[in-house]
Amino acid sequence: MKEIQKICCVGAGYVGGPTMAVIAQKNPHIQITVVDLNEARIQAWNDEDLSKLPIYEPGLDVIVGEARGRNLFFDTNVDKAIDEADMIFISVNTPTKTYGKGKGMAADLKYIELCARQIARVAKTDKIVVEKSTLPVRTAQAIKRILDQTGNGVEFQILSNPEFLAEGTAVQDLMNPDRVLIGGSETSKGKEAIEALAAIYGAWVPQERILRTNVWSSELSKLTANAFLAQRVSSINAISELCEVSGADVNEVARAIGTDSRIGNKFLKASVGFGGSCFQKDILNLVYIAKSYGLDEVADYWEQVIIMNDHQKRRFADNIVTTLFNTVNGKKIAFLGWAFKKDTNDTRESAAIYVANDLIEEEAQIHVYDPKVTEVQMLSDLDYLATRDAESNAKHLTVHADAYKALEEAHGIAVLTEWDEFKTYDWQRIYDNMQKPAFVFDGRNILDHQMLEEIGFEVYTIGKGK
Ligand SMILES: NC(=O)C1=CN([C@@H]2O[C@H](COP(=O)(O)OP(=O)(O)OC[C@H]3O[C@@H](n4cnc5c(N)ncnc54)[C@H](O)[C@@H]3O)[C@@H](O)[C@H]2O)C=CC1
Ligand SMILES: O=C(O)[C@H]1O[C@H](OP(=O)(O)OP(=O)(O)OC[C@H]2O[C@@H](n3ccc(=O)[nH]c3=O)[C@H](O)[C@@H]2O)[C@H](O)[C@@H](O)[C@@H]1O
Repeated sequence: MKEIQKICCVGAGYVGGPTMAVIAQKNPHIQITVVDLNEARIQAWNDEDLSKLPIYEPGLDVIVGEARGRNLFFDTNVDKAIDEADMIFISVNTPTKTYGKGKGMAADLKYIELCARQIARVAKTDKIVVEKSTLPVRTAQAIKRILDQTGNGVEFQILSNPEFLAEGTAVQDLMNPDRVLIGGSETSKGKEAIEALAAIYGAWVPQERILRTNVWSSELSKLTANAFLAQRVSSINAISELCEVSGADVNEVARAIGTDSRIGNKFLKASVGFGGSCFQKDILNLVYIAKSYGLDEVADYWEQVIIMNDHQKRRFADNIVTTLFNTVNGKKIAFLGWAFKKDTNDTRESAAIYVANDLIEEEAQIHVYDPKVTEVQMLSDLDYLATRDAESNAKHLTVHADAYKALEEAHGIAVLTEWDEFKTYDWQRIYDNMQKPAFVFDGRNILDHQMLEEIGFEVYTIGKGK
């Protein structure tokens, strides 16, 4: 088996950056170049000040600091890195299509195709091409056709190696993965390619956790894993609404069912709704694939996970309006958190965006504090929804660098992200400086509700009736 000496990773995003940093740290003998068209992003990856890396992940700065310049490089010269590499990871974005056939459902594979065509054009020696991006089942076939039919006669092996890291815990997940999945062709060359990739992970992952499958199983397993995880969140969120009307407490229900080892206790935290770049996108993609095979019942089944999630976000905003005496017009609603989960600066599909949008429709003034998300990002998230023009969004959204300033004089506080620091605030001081009655809507169930009620707050919790 040929030993891999040089790797190129196309796409320096949330997956490409951290994944390659860990592979580089664990395989100092392999030279890894992460390339991207986005010059600003590459510049940030190369910033001497490690606090300026383009994505925030606990522990990532240390790993990048160790490997960068030794065997880890970030560059904009895509052709050169492809040309020199034995193995090329495709880690570009695969968003939901916003136009044409499959609009709003199918994965947009234009970046993948561009990448494949570029590899075909540049490659002068045999390459192993690894799908790291999350892709519809059977995409490898399309990639292979492009590579074989537009290439320079060199041989390509296509592997599927989906990534299961979660943001906020990316480094931990990469260091100690539950499993690494490698799908490849069952030919002898295919098996050789699988083993070449397995050897790279083998530098730190025990062999029994490296699963080998055929390409289609690997591609479909990634969509399925995200669908199952999201389904658990929607399931507990559906029960949370029932708890609110029936007097049950969703935390107690989650604990009671989670201790059943067949159910397990993870991903049972009721919330204002799941966000993130992938759950919705991947389920929509699964729904689209099922529909395109004529499997309407399968498609409807999975689509319900999204319908429930949209409902959960909407009813959180509705509850704020109803509780604040049926109007939030001109009122200050303070948001704690904007990121889709704690310990990340990523806001893609964050519930906060949708809740803010609904409240702005009701003419509320939204004041936000998030420890990692910038004002530019928040405004661009709202503008992306295209509900109103940018000027109106800016008029309704004020971003604060100091949480206490965001909360001052507020009519209501909504917790949208579960950042740990929110629990440590001086809630008496916050109460003293708020409008009365002082309402808290805890969309993450993280605050000490008893303490808040003793202070005088009126607390609304997901999954616990009044
Ligand atoms: N964000 C996450 O936590 C996870 C994401 N995934 C999947 O990984 C893939 C990548 O996701 P992210 O890293 O979050 O996306 P991202 O948007 O953060 O990064 C993708 C990068 O690819 C670059 N790019 C696009 N086309 C290019 C081209 N032709 N040449 C060079 N660079 C190009 C973009 O400029 C961008 O910087 C997606 O398929 C996603 O579903 C999988 C597991 C976890
Ligand atoms: O393909 C991907 O992009 C990744 O998607 C998720 O990771 P991520 O979206 O980063 O974060 P999660 O921890 O899964 O959280 C997703 C959303 O669900 C919410 N959530 C999660 C768990 C829970 O119990 N309740 C809940 O509301 C989170 O707050 C967040 O908004 C998966 O967990 C990863 O395995 C996968 O690789």
